[in-house]
Amino acid sequence: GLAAASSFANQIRTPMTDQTHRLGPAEIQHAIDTKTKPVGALGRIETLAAQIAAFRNSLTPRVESCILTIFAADHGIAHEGVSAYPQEVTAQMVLNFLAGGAAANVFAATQNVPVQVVDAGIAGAPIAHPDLLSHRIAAGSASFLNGPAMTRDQLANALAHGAEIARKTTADALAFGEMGIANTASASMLLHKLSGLDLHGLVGRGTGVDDAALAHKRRILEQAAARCPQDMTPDAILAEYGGFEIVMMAGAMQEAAETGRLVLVDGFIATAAAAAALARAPHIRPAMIFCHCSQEAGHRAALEWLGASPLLDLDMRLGEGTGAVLAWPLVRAASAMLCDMASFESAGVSTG
Ligand SMILES: Cc1cc2ncn([C@H]3O[C@H](COP(=O)(O)O)[C@@H](O)[C@H]3O)c2cc1C
Ligand SMILES: O=C(O)c1cccnc1
Repeated sequence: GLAAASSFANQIRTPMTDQTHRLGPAEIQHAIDTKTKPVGALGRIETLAAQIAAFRNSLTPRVESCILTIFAADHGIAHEGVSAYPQEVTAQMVLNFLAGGAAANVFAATQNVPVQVVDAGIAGAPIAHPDLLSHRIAAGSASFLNGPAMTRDQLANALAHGAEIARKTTADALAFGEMGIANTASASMLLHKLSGLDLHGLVGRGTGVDDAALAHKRRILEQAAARCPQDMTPDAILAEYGGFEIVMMAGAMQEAAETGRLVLVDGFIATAAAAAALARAPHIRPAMIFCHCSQEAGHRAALEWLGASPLLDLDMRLGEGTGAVLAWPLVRAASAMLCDMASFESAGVSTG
């Protein structure tokens, strides 16, 4: 299928190296240090290049194509007054994505990054549009205030749909974005239960709630957190507090990583999905590139807990995959540095 085609494409683009040999950090660093530049002069691009080389087990890891997938779903918790916008904005923004008018579309267009949009569980009647990928688990998740957001069957279903989407997305890097009114509430709960970090610091203004609404959001989420013990399995946490777009992203991230593709993690909500995916499958960490630090309160703490250094810090707080798309040229540059830059030896430049 398409996954096989993608790995074949990688093989014909990348000079075959001895597949039984695992490149070590020293070997990778040597390749970087012998490029025609002072040692360390490309800073974080070098760190990124080393990560990509290790993940792809290649000193010439071609990374040329990227596709942004925006996962959209609605949340029962939206009816508790935790967002500054009404639930119908989710479906309205999905139509905007399909028409090419959202921030994620216009940023992606500047990089020639195709955008695909997934209905993971938008409220109301299904949206009929030829370009919308329908993976609806339900017409929105249940409110997690007094009970679980979804059943275990719905969880398994959403994870499997995510994996299927990733398998069918043929690109060297998969960028992950989301849309779902009230999903910062879900992301805060997931990160709190996964990390044990203090809930208060993980709850932020999302779309921009005022001080009174932020205090209300914190009370609602404290009540929801008290319903369940702190030590739950990742799947129990996802079923209790997840949203369908976040769970589907987690499933897609794992599959993308396991099929050799880089995972470009966007903001606060995508980071919650990444944290869940890592809790379920810690071995996928080398695939993950944390693209930016959102202004959403709690993102910095969550990234620190994950040991991640985000590439960009632009005071953005939007989601949709906007931060992931902005970081994509840096990922391409890191790959190009390894693949195309001359060495001191090949260019006849004197070493220091
Ligand atoms: C017009 C509009 C476009 C958006 N694009 C992303 N989000 C972002 O805001 C939502 C999360 O914030 P909260 O938890 O406060 O609802 C998500 O849908 C997220 O992607 C948007 C929000 C709005 C209003
Ligand atoms: O960082 C994000 O993903 C984010 C922050 C605020 C609102 N929506 C998304």
